[in-house]
Amino acid sequence: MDLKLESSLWVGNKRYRAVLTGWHLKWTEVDKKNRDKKTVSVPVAEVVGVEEGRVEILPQKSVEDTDKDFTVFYVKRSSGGGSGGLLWRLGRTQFSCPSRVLRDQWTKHLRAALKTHSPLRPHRLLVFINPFGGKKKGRQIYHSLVAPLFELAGISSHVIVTERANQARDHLLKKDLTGFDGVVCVGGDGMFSELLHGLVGRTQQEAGLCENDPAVALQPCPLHIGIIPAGSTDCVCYATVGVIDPVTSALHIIIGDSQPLDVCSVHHSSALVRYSVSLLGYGFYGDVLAESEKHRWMGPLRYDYSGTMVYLSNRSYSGTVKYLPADPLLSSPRDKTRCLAGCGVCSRSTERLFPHSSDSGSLYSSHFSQFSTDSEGEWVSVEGRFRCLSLTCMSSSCARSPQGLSPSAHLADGTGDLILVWDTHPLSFLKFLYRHTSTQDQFDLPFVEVHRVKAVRFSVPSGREEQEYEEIGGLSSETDGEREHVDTVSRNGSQQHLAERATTNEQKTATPFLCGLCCKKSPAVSVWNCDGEILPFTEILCKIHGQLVRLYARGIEDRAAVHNSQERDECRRMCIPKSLT
Ligand SMILES: Nc1ncnc2c1ncn2[C@@H]1O[C@H](COP(=O)(O)OP(=O)(O)OP(=O)(O)O)[C@@H](O)[C@H]1O
Ligand SMILES: CCCCCCCCCCCCC/C=C/[C@@H](O)[C@H](CO)NC(=O)CCCCC
Ligand SMILES: [Ca+2]
Repeated sequence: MDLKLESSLWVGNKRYRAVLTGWHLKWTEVDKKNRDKKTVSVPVAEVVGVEEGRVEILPQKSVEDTDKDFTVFYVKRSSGGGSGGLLWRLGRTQFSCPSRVLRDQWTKHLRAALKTHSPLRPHRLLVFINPFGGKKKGRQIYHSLVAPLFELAGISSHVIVTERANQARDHLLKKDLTGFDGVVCVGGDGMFSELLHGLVGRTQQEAGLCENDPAVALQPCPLHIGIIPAGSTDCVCYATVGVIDPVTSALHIIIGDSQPLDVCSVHHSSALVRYSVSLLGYGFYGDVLAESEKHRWMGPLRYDYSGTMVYLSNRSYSGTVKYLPADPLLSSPRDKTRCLAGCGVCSRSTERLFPHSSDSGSLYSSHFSQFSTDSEGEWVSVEGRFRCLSLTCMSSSCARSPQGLSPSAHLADGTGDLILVWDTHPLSFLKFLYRHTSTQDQFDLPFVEVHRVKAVRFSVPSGREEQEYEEIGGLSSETDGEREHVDTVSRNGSQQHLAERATTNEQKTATPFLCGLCCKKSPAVSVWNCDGEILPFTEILCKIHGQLVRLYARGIEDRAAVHNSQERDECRRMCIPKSLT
């Protein structure tokens, strides 16, 4: 079918010239003197649905079944959305045709264009709702904001409201998933993590691959993951969409957007422990999580309370970090760029990670040659006392930290950013933490290092791993952070790093910080925070798997680059009840 269609249509009492080309639906008002006015242009890929008659879906679906009218629903960008990405809303325009024949031609052509230009649009979704995540509004959010949109887009969904932790993960590992195009969670990072573990595990089982071996190239998951944010931090949603907004996320799912995501596998003693995408954190972030688990009843506020308590407890930990640097010619965590929708670094990584993707026989085989635990020659090793260590596969931006842990990290480049924060004076550490909340460079501090890496190993001084992690509330009993740089490869500027660190060492005094809080001996080891879960091991090996999963998202849209030419009059904002915002 030739998808091009052009005719004169009415919107309200105004006449428009409407054109459907392969990629866009455009309509331009024609005034009495036949001069063209402003054009509204909607990419076909962003059309949500086409209905016969005059249709509204909110607050309730109503259809006026007239035989010369049709209604188009589409994505409309709104200026809200804070400092991150753009909010998406449902736009709606009702067109009137001179005849029923022309109306049927328009609806038929539009539906055919949708099929051609949006191959990844889901038809059937498996949805898991965590009724207890975040502010406990998951069910409400899904039924009032998301389900009507899925219905409009002709998506059928099988909804499971979870009754226990890990139900979603276990379902994905064991149950029949035939017929589903994607899996959606309504919840926070913990729910996303359940879907991640279920889908990655299932895919490897079916491919006969061993997840325990860090040298194995894991098989990317065939099903897409959608996230309807309803948690406390919602970091994965924020960092891949740019806003925490259920309607925006639902629209990304409906139009079948596709964003690959790097995943880090965490191993201990030759066994897989967990997967991580947003934060693998030891020291401060591990302690905050351990403390916050005791205050779950506080809801999202538990992190602020625990963050303050842990900060005041003024801890640092010894350890050895080894890392396998990524190719510095490809990108750098300090290059001041941002991974935005259509990111060139990530697109080029797709070609590097899957060079023969059109040749199904050799698909993904390149992964096997990428990593070897024996290639110790390339590893860099550092040891000393740290305030915190973090490894993140993406920026990990969230409402608390709009730029994230590593503002220039990439979602899908096959690398992670390793952030080493050496022991320092409490006020210097506060400065580092505070910079996460602003646009100031948190890496431009003498006690902070950031490296783009492919793998990381962490170990503690012998004899310490077995020591139990005690309750928070004490000062470090050890004094200054004696640390040593034992790089096994020479790096530019390492001399300068050493000098800077020496100064930092002197700056740090053994003077107790806020003596009132030194009620207990500080533990010798911290715990690992793995995307909000405490790991049961201290000594770990981590490997980044490039683009292992795909999300219904497109990365953060650059406000400046998106010119929204859609007309305002006919576009209606979805009405969101205040109680859900
Ligand atoms: N029905 C349930 N009962 C108890 N726990 C559940 C249930 N369903 C899911 N969970 C668990 O609850 C944990 C937290 O949920 P979720 O991630 O949705 O919210 P959150 O912790 O408030 O948000 P965030 O992870 O963004 O901080 C998840 O790790 C998940 O395994
Ligand atoms: C003086 C102001 C100091 C403010 C410091 C702000 C620093 C914020 C950095 C936030 C980084 C979030 C990384 C994402 C972590 C998630 O996978 C995880 C699960 O949801 N959340 C936490 O562990 C919750 C962790 C919360 C840590 C505070
Ligand atoms: Ca990455």
